[in-house]
Amino acid sequence: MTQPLRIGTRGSPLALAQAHETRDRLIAAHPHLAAPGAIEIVVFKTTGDRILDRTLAEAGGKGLFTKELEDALLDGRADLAVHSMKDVPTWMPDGLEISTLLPREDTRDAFFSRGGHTVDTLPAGSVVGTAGLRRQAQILERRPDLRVVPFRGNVQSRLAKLEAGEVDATLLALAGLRRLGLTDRITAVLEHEEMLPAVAQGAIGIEIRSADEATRALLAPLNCAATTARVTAERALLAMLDGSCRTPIAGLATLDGDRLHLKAKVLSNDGRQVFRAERNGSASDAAAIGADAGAEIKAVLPPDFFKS
Ligand SMILES: NCc1[nH]cc(CCC(=O)O)c1CC(=O)O
Repeated sequence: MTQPLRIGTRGSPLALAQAHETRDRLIAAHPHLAAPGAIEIVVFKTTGDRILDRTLAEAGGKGLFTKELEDALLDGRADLAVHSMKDVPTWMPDGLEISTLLPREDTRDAFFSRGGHTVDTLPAGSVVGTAGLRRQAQILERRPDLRVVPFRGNVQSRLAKLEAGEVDATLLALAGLRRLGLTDRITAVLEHEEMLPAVAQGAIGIEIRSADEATRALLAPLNCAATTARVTAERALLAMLDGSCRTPIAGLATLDGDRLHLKAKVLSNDGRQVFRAERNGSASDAAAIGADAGAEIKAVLPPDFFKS
């Protein structure tokens, strides 16, 4: 008996769906991995799963959803870790790397409201629950008269809170809803002009030990080159802006053949200040395009903007 290939994941329904997608794609590429016991899915609880009563920024920022999985990779309790790339900090720990990006899902955000209201028709003073500053800032940019409150928990529990009347509306990534088969309750899908997504939204990344050539080789056929170019540009943007959960940053790269287009946006938490940049270039220059757009915005941000 050879050792099973161990897939490390969080235990939320979305994380498990992403781990199963990874397993299915591994089996499709390597049919021998369909044998019983060839792949094991191992669940780890992360700090982000434990802290449900505060916003992510208050809870302390980076690595909340990744640290425990990375520890498991480093000490050999898992061979690969499956992440929502949106939750992966810009800088990886020594000895680990994202080797693989699966084909990206829809990058838009979905809007949910009681009573079928859209962002534009919500009555003044309505309460919008959202976990992230990016959505808060962009909602307030468009509707400064709404009230935004912190809202945590997994997808199912957030929808239950909306139904129970804790908030009048909320937003969730369409990608996660698609993966969970929960799209039927969406009130409206927001286009990018209205709500620019988080960097890497909708992308699943697989992290391995850099020295683990066997796992790297198994994963190689699963990598999506287009997703890699897009996420590379967006994460380079984030790295240049020193992005953390404390700063509302949005960024989206799209591809037209080999041409990459990047839209970037940084906002104040209240949505009153908005800074944008756009860049075009060759997909092979993805990292430089992202860094360049980030530098343009950084150059015009007021001093201490990130600390405000
Ligand atoms: N921060 C939690 C998180 N991380 C990834 C997703 C959704 C799936 C994705 O964007 O890939 C979500 C939930 C949400 O924002 O609705």
